[in-house]
Amino acid sequence: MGAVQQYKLFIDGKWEQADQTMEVIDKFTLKPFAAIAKARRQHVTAAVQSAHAALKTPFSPFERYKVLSKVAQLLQEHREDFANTLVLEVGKPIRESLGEVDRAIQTLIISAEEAKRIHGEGVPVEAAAGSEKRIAFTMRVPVGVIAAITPFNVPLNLVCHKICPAIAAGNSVILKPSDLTPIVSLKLAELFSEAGLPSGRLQVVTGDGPEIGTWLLDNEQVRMFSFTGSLRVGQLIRQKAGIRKVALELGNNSATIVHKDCNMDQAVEMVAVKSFNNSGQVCISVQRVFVHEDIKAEFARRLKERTEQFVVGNPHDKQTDIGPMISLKEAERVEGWVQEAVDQGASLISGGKRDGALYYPTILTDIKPEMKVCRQEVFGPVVSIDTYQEIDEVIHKVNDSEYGLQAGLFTNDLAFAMKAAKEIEVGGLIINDASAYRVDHMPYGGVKNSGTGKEGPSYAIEEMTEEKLIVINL
Ligand SMILES: NC(=O)C1=CN([C@@H]2O[C@H](COP(=O)(O)OP(=O)(O)OC[C@H]3O[C@@H](n4cnc5c(N)ncnc54)[C@H](O)[C@@H]3O)[C@@H](O)[C@H]2O)C=CC1
Ligand SMILES: O=C(O)[C@H](O)CS(=O)(=O)O
Repeated sequence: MGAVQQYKLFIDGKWEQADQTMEVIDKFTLKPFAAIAKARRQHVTAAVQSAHAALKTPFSPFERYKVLSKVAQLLQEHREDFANTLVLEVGKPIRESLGEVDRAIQTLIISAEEAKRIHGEGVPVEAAAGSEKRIAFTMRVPVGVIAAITPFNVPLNLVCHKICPAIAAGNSVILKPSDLTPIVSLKLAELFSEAGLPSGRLQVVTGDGPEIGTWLLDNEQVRMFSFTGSLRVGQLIRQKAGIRKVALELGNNSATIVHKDCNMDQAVEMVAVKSFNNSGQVCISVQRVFVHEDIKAEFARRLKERTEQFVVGNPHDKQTDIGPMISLKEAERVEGWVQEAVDQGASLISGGKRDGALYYPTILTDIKPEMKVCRQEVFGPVVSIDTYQEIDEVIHKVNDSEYGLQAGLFTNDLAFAMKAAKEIEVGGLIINDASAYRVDHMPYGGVKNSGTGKEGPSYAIEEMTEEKLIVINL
């Protein structure tokens, strides 16, 4: 086994050790490959103070643009190293890991560009009687200190979706990455430092999630929480943040409809790939497929055939499509949910097999909506197939969920597509693709228990700035 590399906290532009550490596990070998510092309350307090103090030093939009552009260039130069780190800490196959690095570069570039476009608007106050001699306009000003709390599954690009718009908008950020996958965040902080980001504009505090979360929530100098993760933690942050700003990207049990008039080749390919990539640990991953009764048998047969072509195994191997889940415990949880569904009458038509933390891509039919694999978020490589006859019926089935992030619909019927656009309760409906479509400049965020607020740099900048009105009495 290679040496276990030690990582420190990044506070006020410097690397700081803590008296305790936590191991980071290689998700394929299940052996430690790195250790991170476990922050204490005083580290978090120092990080917030440094972030707050940094706001007093001017940092112009053009300077922010230059720093973010430089980090994009540095990340391009370190592309392989970052991808290999993702393979180790997430267990994400190398091809997909390279794809995540490429998307993170885009998120940096888009945020850099957006830094130059932040603007207010004219407000025609002179149109009101008695205000004829006044003019007014708005400005967008930074919120201040933002806490960014991120999940394990896409630890580079989802971190970029928080810290890049925050910096572009002139804020200071305290990043608390997932303790399961913190290393790319620490490496990214090195790149920001090399690119000349002023001290205090970015801090990375690693350690215990609930502890650091509590210390950040207790500190009133933190003016906004931007969180991606589970509904449980999102609700807790919402409750404790009080009147401070909160943006929440939470879970989903994403639906995709396959209508009888669709392009079957396209539907099979997209559903197969987008149910199982990153071992289904993507919150827009296809989980519930609704197939028109007339084509169900053919769709299920072809989805099974395509799914069984995926190579499951070592994420370092270029041939691998599906690597391990984030932990043995999570793979065992998914195994238990599938077994419970089968015990309750579901039919297993593919997969259902576990080998350590590897869980094979699994397809269930004959499901009931109350089964955990349908009702709750699986966050694993499991898809269930249900059927429908009528359009109203399937819209009702899709909406029968506490979540509403994104959904997919395969159809060539424009009237159905437009009805679905109006009636399906989601933040995004993807027509002629599965639910798991995201490019990094689009607005991304959910309704219902999938959260509040939008990501995508220009949308996140809206969330991360306040609109201030200026009125001049001439
Ligand atoms: N809507 C979206 O864009 C996405 C949503 N997710 C959701 O995230 C979940 C999986 O990710 P996990 O990392 O397991 O989620 P999680 O909610 O367990 O953890 C997310 C982050 O919150 C931290 N945390 C844990 N307890 C905390 C507390 N009491 N206070 C403050 N922070 C705390 C964790 O350390 C981690 O950094 C799934 O439910 C998934 O749907 C994941 C990716 C994207
Ligand atoms: O929701 C997620 O898990 C991610 O945002 C999806 S993506 O950005 O990796 O496409």
